[in-house]
Amino acid sequence: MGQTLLGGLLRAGRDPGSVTVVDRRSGRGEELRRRFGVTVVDDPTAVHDATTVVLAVKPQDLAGLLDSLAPHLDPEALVVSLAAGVTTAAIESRLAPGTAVVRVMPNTPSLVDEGMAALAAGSACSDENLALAEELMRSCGHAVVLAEKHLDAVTALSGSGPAYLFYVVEAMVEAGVLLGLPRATATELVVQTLVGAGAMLRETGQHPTVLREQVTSPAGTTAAALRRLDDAGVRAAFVSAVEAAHARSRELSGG
Ligand SMILES: NC(=O)C1=CN([C@@H]2O[C@H](COP(=O)(O)OP(=O)(O)OC[C@H]3O[C@@H](n4cnc5c(N)ncnc54)[C@H](O)[C@@H]3O)[C@@H](O)[C@H]2O)C=CC1
Ligand SMILES: O=C(O)[C@@H]1CCC=N1
Repeated sequence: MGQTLLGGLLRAGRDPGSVTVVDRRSGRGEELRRRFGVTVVDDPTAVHDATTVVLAVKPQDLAGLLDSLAPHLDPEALVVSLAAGVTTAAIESRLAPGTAVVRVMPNTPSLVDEGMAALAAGSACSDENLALAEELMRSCGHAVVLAEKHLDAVTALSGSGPAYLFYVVEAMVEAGVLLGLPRATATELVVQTLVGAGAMLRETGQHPTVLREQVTSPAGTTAAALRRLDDAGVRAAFVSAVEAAHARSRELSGG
């Protein structure tokens, strides 16, 4: 996720010379340096002259990382965390009092500048801090600011959401193969259908029910298929799946 955001920032015109990446994985530094032209170090004390610090480690690694950064962090620096389920209060508790923290839930389509990120401000975050974090996230897609209590729902919907849609694509491609289509053809048909349907939702602004009704001819193929989906409880399964992701996100954040 950190690399995805880095790519977006540079595509949006940020100077690679203004970015320092801290990564401890051996061999990784050379790859990032070659690919992005940024400075890569493995020493967290490098944050001492940073004005904005983005944290992109796994949630379970965040506390250790914050403890190693805290003594070196400029008290005026903005800290942006991408870690799922870690609250701004938990982050603030490991940093100097008054440190500006923004918690973000991004998603993987940021890789192609079609990301959807939700941001929540910590207790010491100014409007300028929040605007800066929003600008960072807009470099690879859309961004909304929400109250932090909504971030578990965001995680369940747009954070994990790409995986639900890839899962549907996998199932539809398998169905095409079952019906005798070559796998590559089935994949092209399904992927373009997903992209086209997404573009229709965005560009027409129509409700999905209206768009679905337009596809559904009386006594036709779509009605026959949708009836099977309803019989199998697919709509209810999606609701339960998102609820399960929400519950897991709350569990991870200790809520
Ligand atoms: N994958 C996804 O779709 C999403 C992930 N996130 C969040 O983004 C964060 C990163 O997730 P991924 O990119 O999937 O994980 P990842 O495991 O691919 O990347 C984490 C990176 O952090 C590095 N790292 C670990 N400890 C470090 C330390 N002390 N100092 C420097 N580098 C360190 C690792 O070497 C690795 O390169 C997580 O907190 C996750 O909750 C948020 C939204 C969506
Ligand atoms: O599966 C996860 O826990 C992370 C958070 C949202 C997407 N991936």
